[in-house]
Amino acid sequence: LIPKVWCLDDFELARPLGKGQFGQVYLMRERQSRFVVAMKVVLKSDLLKHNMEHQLRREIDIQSNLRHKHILRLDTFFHDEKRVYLVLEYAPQGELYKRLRKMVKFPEWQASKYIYELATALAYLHRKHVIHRDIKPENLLLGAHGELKISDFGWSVHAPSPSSRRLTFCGTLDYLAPEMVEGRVHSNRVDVWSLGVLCYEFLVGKPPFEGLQEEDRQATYSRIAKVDLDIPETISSEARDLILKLLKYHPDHRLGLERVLLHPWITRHNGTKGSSSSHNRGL
Ligand SMILES: COc1ccc(/C=N/Nc2[nH]nc(C)c2C(=O)Nc2cccc(NC(C)=O)c2)cc1
Repeated sequence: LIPKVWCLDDFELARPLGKGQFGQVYLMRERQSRFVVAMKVVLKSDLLKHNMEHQLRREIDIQSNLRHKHILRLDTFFHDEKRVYLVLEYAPQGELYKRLRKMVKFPEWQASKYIYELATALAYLHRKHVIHRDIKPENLLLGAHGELKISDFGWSVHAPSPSSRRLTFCGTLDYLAPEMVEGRVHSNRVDVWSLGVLCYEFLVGKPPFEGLQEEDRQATYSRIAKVDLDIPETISSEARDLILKLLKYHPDHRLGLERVLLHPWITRHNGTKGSSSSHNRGL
């Protein structure tokens, strides 16, 4: 899609895909190239109502400059008097969240593959001084070959950013690092914490610090702050080892992403030569 001012008439509707947090998502086809895209449509009135226009601007700024196999591309955007339209990469296999709920939990090889793909994407983000801050199953999509794609950069920031200390996080607390829930200064290590939470959830079927009652934010908050973690015996010792090295209270004690990619539980399932192995694995 070469730079030009796009408008809705350049696209034709294929079918609705579903409802996102802030708007409807449609499968669209660009008329000239026949190129298939996912279009996220956000009402400006909704943005104003939730004071989210600055967050959408940041999402567009950050995501449109990223190019990585495991990060959903944002090709372009445009707006009319009522709506903002984001032209996004289409990931045919949809939300990982839905697949996790259906399968309850993933076999170790599958969880290891997703954590590997996530870690390579996060390493790329951190090299570009971007922190995602909202890594959770709802923000992960699956490409044509079942490969993971991080989407929804609504909470991402350029690090370091003291400014974002006062966050009104209305989403679930389950994936937030202690320094985030306690409103302290935070670094890109918050994404490493979330990786640990996801690794646990992929293998166990629920996040580690979930409050006993649904929506029991206080309980979740205190369990995160205490790193009150209970890893079931059914998990392999190598997976347990990695989870314990990611869910460390102190950000600097968490395993660096390069070390994650070299961890035995990761290399055992993902070939040892960096990302090239995923290209020539005949996917
Ligand atoms: C209802 O069954 C579905 C199966 C697969 C899809 C694929 N969606 N793929 C996407 N590529 N780029 C974007 C952005 C999306 C997207 O937002 N999808 C989406 C949005 C809201 C709900 C769902 N639901 C599911 C089940 O994935 C998908 C969407 C719906």
